[in-house]
Amino acid sequence: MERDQQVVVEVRGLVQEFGKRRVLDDISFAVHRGEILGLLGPSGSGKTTLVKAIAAIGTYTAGEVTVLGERMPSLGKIGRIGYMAQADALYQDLTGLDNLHFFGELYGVPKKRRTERIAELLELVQLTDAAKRPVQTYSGGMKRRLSLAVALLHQPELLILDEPTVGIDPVLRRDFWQEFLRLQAQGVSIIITTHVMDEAEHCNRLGLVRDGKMMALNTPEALKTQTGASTIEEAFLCFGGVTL
Ligand SMILES: Nc1ncnc2c1ncn2[C@@H]1O[C@H](COP(=O)(O)OP(=O)(O)OP(=O)(O)O)[C@@H](O)[C@H]1O
Repeated sequence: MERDQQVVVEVRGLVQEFGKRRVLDDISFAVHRGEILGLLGPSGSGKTTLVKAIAAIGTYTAGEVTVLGERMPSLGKIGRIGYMAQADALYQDLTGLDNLHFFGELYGVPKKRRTERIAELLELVQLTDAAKRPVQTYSGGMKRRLSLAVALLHQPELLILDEPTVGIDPVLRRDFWQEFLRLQAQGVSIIITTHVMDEAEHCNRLGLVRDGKMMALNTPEALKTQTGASTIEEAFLCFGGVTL
């Protein structure tokens, strides 16, 4: 399909070193329009460092990251990316509603549109009733839900989600995925890190990360066929991974 050929993210020879430690080691891949790319790997393998470099939150030592044709970090493109970090970046003293208005204003979403969009998103993440409570009274899962709403506020073309469903119950996780698939159908590209195997199966392609290297990158089906494995976890082990 022609639409799918449009490259939204291109990562070339990405290296990240912290002191003498190489945390990302020559990573290259592309993400296309309307594609969901999952990144799977054990704790400490470098997934967060990788997505931060793409979202222009983190720096990198060598290589290149291009988003929508511009080398990152690019201020012009940051507004077209929605980023949901692993640690929630929310104002604890403000209510959920005020957090959404604050970030919406920061992204430049006009007031009327912002108010409508916030109402839709509060419904989506099931926080309408808690919207007027300060965030410090929220549970971990509620904060994750609010963080997702913040990432979606400005209708980004690229969504980068770092373990978005941690602390989310299975029913809401299903709703989140319905939303991700709906966004994908609209042409949004999504990069998602996960430890959850049934989430990995929803991704168009999966990158298996270990020790800062991309061990394999392919569709879930192809990864299983290539290794003769019946599950993604087994396939990961075949590519030299350790238990996730
Ligand atoms: N700012 C930093 N300074 C030094 N080391 C860092 C820094 N950020 C990350 N690291 C190290 O880089 C490695 C990769 O970390 P990263 O958070 O990217 O892994 P991850 O795959 O996302 O792990 P998890 O699944 O637990 O979130 C880890 O060993 C971590 O300690």
